[in-house]
Amino acid sequence: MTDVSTMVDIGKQLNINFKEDEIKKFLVYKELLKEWNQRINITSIKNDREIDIKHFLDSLTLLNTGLFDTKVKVIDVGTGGGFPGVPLKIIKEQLDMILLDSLNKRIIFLKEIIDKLGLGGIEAIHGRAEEFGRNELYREKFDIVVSRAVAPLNILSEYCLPFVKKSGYFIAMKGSNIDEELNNSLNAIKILGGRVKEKRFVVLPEIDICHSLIIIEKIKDTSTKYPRPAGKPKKNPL
Ligand SMILES: C[S@@+](CC[C@H](N)C(=O)[O-])C[C@H]1O[C@@H](n2cnc3c(N)ncnc32)[C@H](O)[C@@H]1O
Repeated sequence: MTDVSTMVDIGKQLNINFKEDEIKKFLVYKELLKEWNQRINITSIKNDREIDIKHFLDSLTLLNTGLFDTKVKVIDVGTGGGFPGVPLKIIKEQLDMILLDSLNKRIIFLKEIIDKLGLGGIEAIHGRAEEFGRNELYREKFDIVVSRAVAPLNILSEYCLPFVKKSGYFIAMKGSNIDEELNNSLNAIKILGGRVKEKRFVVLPEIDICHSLIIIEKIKDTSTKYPRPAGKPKKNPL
């Protein structure tokens, strides 16, 4: 299916004017996503318009933060089928992007996507956030960490904040009903060296889905106690 009107129309409302080659990349991505999804479980969203809106355009709502306009180093933790990392990379070629997921089948899919879309400066790696967050090649090496639909914010903060450099940002993509989850996470965020900078609401035009972006600034190094070993953050959240 090659109807690009959803991407173009809603894109404009989000201040994104897609170039022709970017639209082509999204079409190839969508076809491969649907094809692979018949063999391995990548996403429950299978309809073209929904993929456009709930995966591609939703990922791109991050662009309005203005934090992705320069050559920053980004890691997408629990990227799954590549969201939000791959759409960001399609539009912002200068980003230095790592896609991390604990399910190897999804990483194999993402390697194919990177290859077929001809993307450079992006790597898909297999592993758990708790392990990579302790690895000195990754720990406190990123300007920005992004994550969508992976875990409640207190657990997610332990997965993500150890990757962020001091003065960098962790952006959690969350639903609209976030107040209680955010309040329950403030202590974890503080322990891990973060401070909530902004809670921003984002409306996806036409379908009126409302999301929030929780932007957390890293103000102190994370104690070497964190992240705790794999499974611990989820079993015993901060
Ligand atoms: C519900 S999916 C969301 C995928 C994608 N971010 C999206 O929004 O469509 C959650 C993903 O996080 C990954 N994941 C969960 N816990 C993880 C961990 N501790 N480290 C790395 N990946 C993890 C899962 O394998 C899964 O692919």
